[in-house]
Amino acid sequence: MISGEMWTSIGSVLASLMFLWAMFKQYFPYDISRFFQRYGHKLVSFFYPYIQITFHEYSGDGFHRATAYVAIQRYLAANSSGTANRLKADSVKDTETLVLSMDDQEEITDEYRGVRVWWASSMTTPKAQSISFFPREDDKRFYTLSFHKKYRELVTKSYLTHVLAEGKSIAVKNRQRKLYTNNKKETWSRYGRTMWSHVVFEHPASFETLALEVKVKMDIMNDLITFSKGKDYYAKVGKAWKRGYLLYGPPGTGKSTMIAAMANLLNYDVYDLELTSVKDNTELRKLLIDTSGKSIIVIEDIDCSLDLTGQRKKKGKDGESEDEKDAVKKAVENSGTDDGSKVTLSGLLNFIDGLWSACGGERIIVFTTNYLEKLDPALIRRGRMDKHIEMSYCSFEAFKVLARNYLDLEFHELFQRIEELLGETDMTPADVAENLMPKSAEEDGVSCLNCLISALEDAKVAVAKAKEEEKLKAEEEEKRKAEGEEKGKSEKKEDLKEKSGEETSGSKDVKENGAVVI
Ligand SMILES: Nc1ncnc2c1ncn2[C@@H]1O[C@H](COP(=O)(O)OP(=O)(O)OP(=O)(O)O)[C@@H](O)[C@H]1O
Ligand SMILES: [Mg+2]
Repeated sequence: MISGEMWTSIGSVLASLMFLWAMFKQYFPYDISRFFQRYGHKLVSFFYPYIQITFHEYSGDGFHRATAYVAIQRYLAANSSGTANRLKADSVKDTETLVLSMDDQEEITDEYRGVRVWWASSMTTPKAQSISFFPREDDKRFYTLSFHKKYRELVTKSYLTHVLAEGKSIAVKNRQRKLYTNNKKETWSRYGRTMWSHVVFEHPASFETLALEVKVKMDIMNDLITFSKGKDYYAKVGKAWKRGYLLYGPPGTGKSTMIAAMANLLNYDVYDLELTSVKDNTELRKLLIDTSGKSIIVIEDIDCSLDLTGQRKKKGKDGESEDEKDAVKKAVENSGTDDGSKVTLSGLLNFIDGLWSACGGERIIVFTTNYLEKLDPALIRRGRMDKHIEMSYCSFEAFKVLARNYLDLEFHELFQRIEELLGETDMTPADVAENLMPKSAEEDGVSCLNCLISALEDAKVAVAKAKEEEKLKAEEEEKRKAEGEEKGKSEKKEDLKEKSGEETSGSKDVKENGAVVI
C-alpha cells in the first residue's frame, strides 16, 4: 500500500517533470508539445490522485494579509505544535505570550472525520538579490493543502469551513481585550486621538468568583452564551444582534464586577461610556459607530448621567401624554434646541435600538443604576433592556462563594451563625468581602469569620437602633398629628359655634327681615 507521503513524493517528481517540460517546450515542434501537454497532465493525475490547494499569505493587491491564510496559520499553530518537528515562535502583538506555529518548509498531517489531509508551509525567496533603488521583493509564503481527490467534496465544503472557523475563534480567544473610554470631542482629532482611548482589559472577575445565587448565575451565563452563539437565530427572526442588560441594586453589590465577569466569559471588549462628557445625540451616535463588534457598551449610574426622568416628568405635568412614543417624539423635537445637556432620552433610545446599533456584529449594552425607580420606563422596557438583574445584599449562598474565594473555606461551624445574621441584617457583598480579607499575616480564616460576625452583629444593632429611632420618630409624628388634629377639631368646633351663633342671629335677621318684608 502506498502511503500518502509516498504519493506526495511521486506527485512532486511528476510535477517537477511538468515544470521542466513547461520551460523547454518551446524547443519542441508544436504537435509534439501539444501531445505532451495533453497527456502529461493525464499521466500526472493518474499517478497522483491527490488534489492540492494553495493559500497565499498576501491577497491579490499584495498589501493585505489574506484572512484565510491568517486563519489557517492560527488553526495550524493550535494543531501542529504537538506534531511538527520544526516550530516557529512568534510573540503576538500587545502580549507577552509566545505562539508556536509550524516553521517554513514543514509538513503536518491533520485528520477530519476520519479523512487524512496534509498541510505544507512553503516559502519562495526572490531570485535576484541585487542592490536596487526599488524595495526588494519579499519572501512569499503559502500553505498547500493536499488530499485524496475522492474527498474533494468533504474537504472543500466542510473541512475548509471548519479550519477557517476554528482559526477565527482561536484569534478571538488569543486577542488582547481592551477597555475603552470615550474622549471629549475637542480632543478627537488632536494629537492623533480618536473617539475612544483604551487600556488593556485585565479584570480578574469571573462568574465563578462572583458572589451570587447559583441559579441566578447560571441563568445569566446561559443567556450570555446563547446570545453570543445566536448569530443565525437573530438573522432568522430579523432582530439586530444585540442584547440589553439592566443591573440595579445598592452600591457595592457587584454590578461593575458582574460586567467584568461578562466580558471575561464572552471574551468581549468593554466600552465604558461616560455620558456626561458626550455633547449631543450626533456625538453619541458617532461614538457608537466607532465601537467594534464583540463588545459590551456600559453606561454606569444611568440615573446620574442624565436627567432623563426630569425631562419626561416635566412634560407629563404640562398635560402631555406620558406615553412612550410621545416622549420620544418630544425629545426628538427638543434635541434640536440649544439647552445645555443635549443628549436626550430619544438620543439614548436611538443609541440603544436605532439602526446604527446593528452595525458590525454582536453587542451587549449594560446600564447600571442604584435606583431603578428613578429611571424612565421607556428606557428600561423589555426589548430595550432585555434582562433586568437585581444585585442585592449578600445572601448566605453568596457568602459561601466569598468564603471560598477569600479563605478557601467550604464549610466551618461559624457558618451557621453567619447564616442567621445574614438573614436578619443587610450587608453588601463588598462589605462582607472586606471583612473576610485578612488584615495582617497573623489573621487566619477563623479570625476573619469572627471579624465578619462581629461586623454583622454591629450592623444588626445599628439597624435595630435605627429602627427604634424611626419608630419613635413616627410615634412622635403620629402624636403631633393627633394633637394637631385635636387642635384642629376644637378650633373647628369653636368656629362652628361662632358660625352657628352668627347664623342664628342671621336667621333672626331673615325672620325679622322676612317679618319686615311680610
Ligand atoms: N457579588 C459580588 N461578588 C464578588 N465580589 C463582590 C460582589 N459585590 C461586590 N464585590 C466586591 O466589592 C467591590 C465593589 O463592588 P462593585 O464595584 O462591583 O459594586 P457596584 O455594585 O458596582 O457598586 P456601585 O453601585 O457603587 O458602582 C468589588 O471590587 C468586589 O471585590
Ligand atoms: Mg459600579
